[in-house]
Amino acid sequence: MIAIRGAITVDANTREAILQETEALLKEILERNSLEREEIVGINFTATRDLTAAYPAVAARSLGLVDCSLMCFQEMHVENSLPMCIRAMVLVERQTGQKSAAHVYMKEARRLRPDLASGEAGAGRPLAVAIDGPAGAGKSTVAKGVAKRLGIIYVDTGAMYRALALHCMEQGVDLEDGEALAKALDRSGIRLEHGSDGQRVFLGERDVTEEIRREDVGNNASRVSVHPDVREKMVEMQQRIAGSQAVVMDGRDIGTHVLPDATLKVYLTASSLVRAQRRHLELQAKGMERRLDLLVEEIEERDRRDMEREHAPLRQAEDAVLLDASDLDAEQVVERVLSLLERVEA
Ligand SMILES: O=C(O)C(=O)C[C@]1(C(=O)O)C=C[C@@H](O)C=C1
Repeated sequence: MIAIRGAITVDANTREAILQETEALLKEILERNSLEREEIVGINFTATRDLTAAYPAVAARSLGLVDCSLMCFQEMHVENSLPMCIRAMVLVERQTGQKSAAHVYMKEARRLRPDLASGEAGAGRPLAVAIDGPAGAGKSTVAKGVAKRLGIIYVDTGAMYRALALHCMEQGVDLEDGEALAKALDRSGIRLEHGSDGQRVFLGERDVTEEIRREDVGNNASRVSVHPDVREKMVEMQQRIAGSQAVVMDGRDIGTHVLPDATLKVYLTASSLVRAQRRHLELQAKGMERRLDLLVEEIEERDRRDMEREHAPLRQAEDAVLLDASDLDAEQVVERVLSLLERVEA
């Protein structure tokens, strides 16, 4: 269970103002913590004694929060305290630890907890698990598994590049023109949404989750991702996503570059032989036969390229935990990551 705090001020003691501001506060709490309505067990509201025109609980119900317990109280009156203020404490059935709560203070209520507003000492910073490592170590399977168990979003950075590639292909943007690609990214409306059936990828209002898996889109995604202008913008987007909600993110430079303040950083690796064997099996399943020793060579060559490239080189962050998955299956790795997280949160 975690408890998420929030507060907002109201301009007038009217029903309309109280309901409107309460709704704004709750929406922000839901969004910043990527809350599903079913996760909310209860909400306690307080209002300062000058607010008498409506119960804030009414606003919660109008947002569809009908199954949780709601209760409104009067905030104790303290001389010279902030007037016209509504406070909320949202109780959430989640095992992510209290540090993962993103508390929300809006309008004049930001003054109540300046420590949270400025993000000092990690207070209120959403939980972030960064998983880096070489190709074929099982990062995305593990990242998905961890996100599912924690009930938070998996930021598939690869899917974001694929969505950009699809957008540019459809808009006829030159895939070699970094500047044009970066501009296209600004207009693309790429969004990741965390639904009950896993993560969905959107271009504006259009769900492109399946389409971006096309092979031509995948090939073009690696073309667009080499441009530094594009990478820079993408990293900013990824940082914004992680700044407002709890995430698991995987890649090559998440712990070193994208989320240097992540709650937990894991460097997931496996021997080149084990990674080659996995690739061998994957190819066999597609009816393709490749020599194992050549696959080992290819993987080692790719590691070298990833580590030596100028942009986003693969490197273990100093504060990352090294996890060698050579003798573990995906489920065991997920368990290890969850127990590492419990330890950093304790
Ligand atoms: O967080 C707030 O809303 C505050 O006003 C701060 C504070 C506190 O000092 O911790 C004070 C009164 C509230 O009842 C809850 C918390």
